[in-house]
Amino acid sequence: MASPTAAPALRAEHLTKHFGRTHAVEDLTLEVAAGEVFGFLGPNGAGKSTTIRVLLGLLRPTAGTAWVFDAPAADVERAHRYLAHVPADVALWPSFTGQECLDLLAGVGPGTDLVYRAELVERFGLDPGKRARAYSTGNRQKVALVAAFATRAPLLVLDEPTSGLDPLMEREFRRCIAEATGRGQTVFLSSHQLAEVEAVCTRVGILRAGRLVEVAGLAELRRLRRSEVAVELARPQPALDALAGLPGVADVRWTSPLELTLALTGPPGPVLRALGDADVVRLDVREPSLEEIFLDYYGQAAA
Ligand SMILES: Nc1ncnc2c1ncn2[C@@H]1O[C@H](COP(=O)(O)OP(=O)(O)OP(=O)(O)O)[C@@H](O)[C@H]1O
Repeated sequence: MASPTAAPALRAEHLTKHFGRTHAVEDLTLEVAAGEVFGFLGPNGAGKSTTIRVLLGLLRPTAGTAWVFDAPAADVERAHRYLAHVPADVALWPSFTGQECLDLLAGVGPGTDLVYRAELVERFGLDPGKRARAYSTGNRQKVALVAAFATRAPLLVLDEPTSGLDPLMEREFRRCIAEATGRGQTVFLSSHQLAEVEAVCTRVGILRAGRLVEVAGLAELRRLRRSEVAVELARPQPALDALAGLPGVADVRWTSPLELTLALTGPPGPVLRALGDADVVRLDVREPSLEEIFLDYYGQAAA
């Protein structure tokens, strides 16, 4: 679905939410462009759900403002015409069947593609005749996901939507994200599953103690972080000890007389020039995974 206005799908300016002395969200400024899949990451208690609840108009910010396309987030009636939402803890009406829940959710949302919804019920292996009280956590999550993906809402806000899904369903979820972006929908995804974020998101924002500490594309994040370089030589090269003095190089380690590893930040030119004269038989450069990038941020938090 094309975006309804030229405005970004989500915009927060100096968004702040305090609960008494707890500063859950502090001065958060962020824009998510229409058509993006944006990953919203952070450790437990970082403020992700609070931010989402403010964006959904479920909480009033202490300060700052937020918009969903051209609608102020606080104008719930307008903002919710643009979005579908999957909460972290899906609560359904216990005496309704899955089908009845789906129909009810379709009635309050911005319009549903019923043919696609029936396809998703199949793909997620959902038994729509069962009463919601008998659903497992994962199955409740599937009902909410099917309801959200089947809408043509230009913005999907998903708060840890796959925490209860098994790997097969996780794969289905990733297909649904691809299909949603294919239709031009924007996705705002809060998740602890870093492999999932790595697979589906174009940009990520990292939240720590209520503050946005980084917003970047995945490629950009990797460039900022250290790559691991492994070198295998045909014969010993003691001169390569000098690698340790090159810009961006750290942790030079000989793992055997013919093998060394090092960590590299920034352009590889100086290292490549130094290796040019050595008899290199193998060179591996491994970019950090999102998980490693993350652990770096968490590590700093603990320091
Ligand atoms: N209604 C509330 N009253 C008081 N404190 C709250 C309330 N809701 C959240 N908090 C606090 O605000 C902070 C941020 O919580 P939030 O649930 O937004 O984090 P989160 O990043 O979503 O965490 P998680 O990954 O564990 O879901 C926490 O310190 C939490 O205890």
